[in-house]
Amino acid sequence: MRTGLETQEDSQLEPAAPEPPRPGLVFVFSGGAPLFRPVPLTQGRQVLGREGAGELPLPDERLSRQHAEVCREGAHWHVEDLGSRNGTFVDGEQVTGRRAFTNPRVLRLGNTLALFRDDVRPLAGADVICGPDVVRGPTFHAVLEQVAPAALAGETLLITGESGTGKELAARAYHQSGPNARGRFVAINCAAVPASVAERLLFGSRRGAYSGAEADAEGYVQAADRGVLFLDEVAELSAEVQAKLLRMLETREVLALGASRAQPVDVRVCSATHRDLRAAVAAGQFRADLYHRLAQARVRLPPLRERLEEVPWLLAHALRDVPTPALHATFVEACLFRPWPGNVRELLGEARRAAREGTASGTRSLRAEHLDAEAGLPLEGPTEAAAASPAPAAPDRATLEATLAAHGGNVSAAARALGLHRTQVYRLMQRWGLGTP
Ligand SMILES: Nc1ncnc2c1ncn2[C@@H]1O[C@H](COP(=O)(O)OP(=O)(O)OP(=O)(O)O)[C@@H](O)[C@H]1O
Repeated sequence: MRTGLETQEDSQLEPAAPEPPRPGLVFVFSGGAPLFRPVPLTQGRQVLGREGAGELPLPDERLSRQHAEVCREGAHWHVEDLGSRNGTFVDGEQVTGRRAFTNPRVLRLGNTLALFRDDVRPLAGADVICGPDVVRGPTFHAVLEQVAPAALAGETLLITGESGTGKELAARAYHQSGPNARGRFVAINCAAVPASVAERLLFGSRRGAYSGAEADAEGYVQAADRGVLFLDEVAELSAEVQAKLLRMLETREVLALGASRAQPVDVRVCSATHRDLRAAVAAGQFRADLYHRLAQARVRLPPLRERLEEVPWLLAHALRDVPTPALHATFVEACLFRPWPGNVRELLGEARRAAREGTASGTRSLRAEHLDAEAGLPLEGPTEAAAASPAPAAPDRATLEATLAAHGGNVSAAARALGLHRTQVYRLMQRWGLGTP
């Protein structure tokens, strides 16, 4: 509340009103190659074509000079095809004339793709950097930017994220950027180590410590001395090993099985899990004191579906050393639509498979129909609701073509008529190469 005592200086100190979000598009693919170009809409609109998107030309000869116009009015996006030669598509559906959309995801113009974004300001100045082994998109880069200071400060690091998001790559970056970079990087998958032998594998053993122990054996911890110990799937450690690991972290000493004296070690520890480790602590499955020791710094690697701008770059990265047909926008677009529960690992594997098969069959351009119908989709069985009602039989190709034609190519309407979900229809269209120019 303002008071009569307010001075001019007081009002000058008032915080500036927050800048409103800037809706825009992020161009991610053009003319057969990945691209990263955030383009804010100017005064709410933008004409897109060969000559420009964000004041720079787009390298795609399938674009018309003035191809489409995109504008934002309130919560709605409006997309208008400006009489283009090769068509304008929103989420795989062709737009003729002008149409409004509530939550569109992907815009395809010719052989060019862009993602709709409510606010492109966070992407200003960001870029994608392709190293020999790693693609660093804006999100992955931001994560690595948090990893380096933690490593330098000598903090332990806990990396969380779904399987295949690049947690091991982040752990290797922790090793590379810390003071123990010259030492070894010793990775252990805690889920793969049987509980009965975990203790001796981790901490080593002395001759005679157990029947068959004929010589002293070094454990992973000793092997990582002056280096980094990476505990993958750390949530799976047994209670006994958790206790011993905690002791090692607190004393900086390791006591091998059967040894009477502990040895000093200089080990930096980085851990990873796809599980919610705090929830595991709350459920009494993981020691709280160990959690705090392991998680002095924490980073989360978002799933691939939350960093779609990296998808075209990862595809190009996967295909860079193999003979491969040219990448067509419809293939990349189909990848952008899928949730990829196996994240980067699954995407790279599927891209290589599609390229191999495409090359073997003499395909010149890798298109949506070359993506496996099941790739990138959840593996779970049907939900209870779906199981309760019998699923409608999949139509054959002729029926689908006829239904699409009867509904003027409108996928949603065709899906309703066939009693299917829109995504099922897209999948069938991709399988049979329907609806792609
Ligand atoms: N940004 C990236 N650039 C290039 N390759 C990547 C990238 N992220 C992940 N990969 C590749 O994907 C695969 C999975 O990555 P990684 O093993 O680091 O994931 P993870 O999260 O540790 O998986 P998991 O939890 O299943 O062990 C690896 O082959 C890795 O090289």
